[in-house]
Formats: sequence, structure tokens, C-alpha cells
Amino acid sequence: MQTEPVPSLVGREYEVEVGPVAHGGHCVARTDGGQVLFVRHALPGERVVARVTEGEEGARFLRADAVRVLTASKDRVEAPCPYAGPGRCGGCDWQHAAPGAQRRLKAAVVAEQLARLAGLTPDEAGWDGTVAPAPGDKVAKGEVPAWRTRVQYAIDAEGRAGLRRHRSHDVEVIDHCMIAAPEVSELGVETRTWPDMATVEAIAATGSHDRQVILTPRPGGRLPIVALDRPVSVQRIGERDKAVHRVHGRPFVRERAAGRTWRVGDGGFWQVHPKAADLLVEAVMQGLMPRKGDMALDLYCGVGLFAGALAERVGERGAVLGVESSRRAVEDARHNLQDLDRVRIEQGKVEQVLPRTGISEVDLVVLDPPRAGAGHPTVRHLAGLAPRRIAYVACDPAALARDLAWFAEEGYRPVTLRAFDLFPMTHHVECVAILAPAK
Ligand SMILES: C[S@@+](CC[C@H](N)C(=O)[O-])C[C@H]1O[C@@H](n2cnc3c(N)ncnc32)[C@H](O)[C@@H]1O
Repeated sequence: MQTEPVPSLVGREYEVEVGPVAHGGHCVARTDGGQVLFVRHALPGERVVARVTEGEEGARFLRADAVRVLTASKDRVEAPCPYAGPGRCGGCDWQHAAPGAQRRLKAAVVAEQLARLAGLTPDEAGWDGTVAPAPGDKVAKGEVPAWRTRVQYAIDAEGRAGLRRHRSHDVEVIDHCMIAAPEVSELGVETRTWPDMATVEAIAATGSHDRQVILTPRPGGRLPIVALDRPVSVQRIGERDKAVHRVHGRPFVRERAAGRTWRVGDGGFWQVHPKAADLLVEAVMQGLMPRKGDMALDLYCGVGLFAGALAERVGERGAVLGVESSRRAVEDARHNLQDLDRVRIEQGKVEQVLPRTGISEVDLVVLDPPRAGAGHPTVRHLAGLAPRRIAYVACDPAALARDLAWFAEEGYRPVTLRAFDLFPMTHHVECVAILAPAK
């Protein structure tokens, strides 16, 4: 039996009242017929014409862009970036919101996720309900902090650099990204052509003069001849094997944070905002209050940032075990922390490594998982180790809230929660929750 195709609603326009902001940065609205719309480029309380970008009749929800604002929110500003707006660059989704409003929207999302997925009010989570700007970021209306120390440019068919459009492979060609750090813009990726490249990533390390450009050729692309305006390290990722070939310079950058230098190789995780690493280490250490002789875990440790800060505090009698799945990051972590005898780094997935360590008790845990969160088995295992405190660093408030619900089941509750705006002009937010036994 043949089924009728469901009619697409792409391109259909609806005049709607815009409701609250949701996880993912869009606002929620409803059509007269009751269908839910996730609207980008809108703000809560506005009346807009929303044009559907994805979805069909009867779908659980439709995605849409606000293409005309009929009644504007007082939080609306003219987008400072010429590439922002419906159908344009997918990088910044909140260029049209005043900086203070962006942080209030992020706070609303965190509060909603905590309530819905963990059953916690801000008070119960030990949170003052605010999102703090990163130190030194411009926060006045119309000002844009240039915070991105790592930018991955997509290259179009004509070899021009740009950024991807929202939920699309199309490239919005740009001549300047306003949120890119000046040291990234100075690399000149946007001002030259890259005929055989699929992506070009530009990295400007914080606190050192290291710069790196990582080239990923199109299938069959030539080994590029790279003549950038300044000497930088250039890598080329092999098309088939994903192996990295050094074209020029070093295969890593050195970042400075928490009083140490960190080697970070290609593809290795490092916080993008230049103030983030220091800020998060400070928040984690303030919350954990490590003591001499403590045994600590740094899970999802990357190149060893929190393990290093912990090791210096737990001293000779203490010990730190870091766990990280990326082989390259583990090599870097071991290199970065080689002067600290009491640190060990295990390579593998946290959920697999933890059960086989044989450790039955720890004092402190740092947990900094990717967007998916840690998950119930890891949370259960950690609670079984009876730590005095756990610091959970979260780039996704939904994953944090889900894991907090598991922690509650296992007898741990948040004592403090802080939220930071480490991704201005976008909907992303970073949280640090400190957990302790509920008693
Ligand atoms: C958000 S980063 C945190 C890195 C580090 N804590 C930092 O601040 O620089 C998450 C890290 O977890 C690693 N990772 C992802 N899934 C993992 C897993 N299942 N087990 C262990 N590490 C994992 C990633 O390679 C990445 O380095």
C-alpha cells in the first residue's frame, strides 16, 4: 500500500507570539492550529512573522526563522555582525540580543533544564540564578567580544572561506568574523582562497605566540602550498587515514593557564574562550577545596588541566588519576604533567576504565564530560567511591540536569552552581556544579 507523502511546510509563514527561550537557543511559539514552532532570530514576548525552515504537517514541531519583527522586545538590538540573520551564518544565534539579555536568556535555559530534568529550583541547586560574563569581556550594547581562539572555517566550491549556515552544509562566505580573537583574524584565512580544502581551522593559543592552521583537503585535494602572512604551524589531515601530516612547524600549540604551559595537539580539546581555562580551574578548586593527601579523579581530563591543578594542591601524599579517551590528548597530558610524580593518566573511556582501576574510595572528583554528559552507570560508580565533593563542569545544561537527577538518586546533591558566559553572542553556556553527599 502506498502512503501519501506528508506535505512539507517549508516556506510557510505564520504570525505568532513568541514564548520562552528553550534549550538550543530558539524560542517556542505555536501556530493558530496549535503546532509548536522553534523560532530562531526571535526574543521572548515579541510578535513576529516566522517562516518555516524545516518540518511538515502533523510534525511534533517545526523549525522556523523570524523573518519580520512586528513588535520588538526591548532586549532587541541591531545585529552588529553583517552575516547574522535568517538563512545566514549559523555561528552566532544571539547577535540580535543585548549582551545582558543574552545572559538572562542563558540563565532561563539553565533554570528550565534544572527544573524539568532534575526537579531543582535555583535555590535547591545553590545557584544565584545569574550567568556571569567572562572577565574582561565587553558587555555594553553593540559591543562584541572577540573571544574565539579557535575557528573552523568551511571552504566553498570557489575556495573562499566562510562559516556554515544553520543546520546546513552551505557556506556563508565572510571577510571577518567579529567573535574571532584578533590573533585568529591576523592569520588571514578569510582573505585568501583555498582551492582544494574542505575546512581550514585557525588556532591562536592563549599566553604564547603559538599559532596553528589545520587543513583538511577535499577528497583528491592537493597537498597545499601554504603561504600565510606569518609563520605558523600548518598541519594537513590525510583524507583517508585521518593521519596528520606536518607541512610546516610544530604539530601542537602551547596554551598558558593555571600557572602552567599546556601542549595541545591537533584535535585535542582546549577551551575556546581565552579566559575559560583559568576561570574554570578557579571555580572547581574553590568548590572542591582540595587538602594535602587527598586522592582525586579528573575524568574526561583532556590534556590534563584539572589534574595538574589538583596535583599541586594534594601534594606529595596525595594522588590524582586522570582518564581520557583520546590517545593524542593522553600523550599531551602525560607530557604536560611529567614533573608531577603523583599523577597518572589512563587512556580509555571513563565508563570502561573506572570499573577496572580497582579504586574503591576517592576524596574528590572532577567530571568534565562532552555534551552527552556522564550517564547513569558512571554516576552510580562515582557515588560508590564516596567522594567528599564532586565538581561537574558542564557545557550542556540538559546533560548536567540529567546527571544531577542520577546523582540525587545516588545520594549526592549540588551545594553550589555557577554559570559563566564563555560563548558570548551564542546560546551556549558553561556551568560548574559542586556536589556533596546529601546526608
Ligand atoms: C569537555 S572536554 C574536557 C577536557 C578537559 N577537562 C579540559 O578542560 O581541557 C571532554 C574530554 O572528554 C574526552 N572524552 C569524550 N568521551 C569520553 C569518554 N567516554 N571517556 C573519556 N574521555 C572522553 C574528549 O576527548 C575530551 O578531551
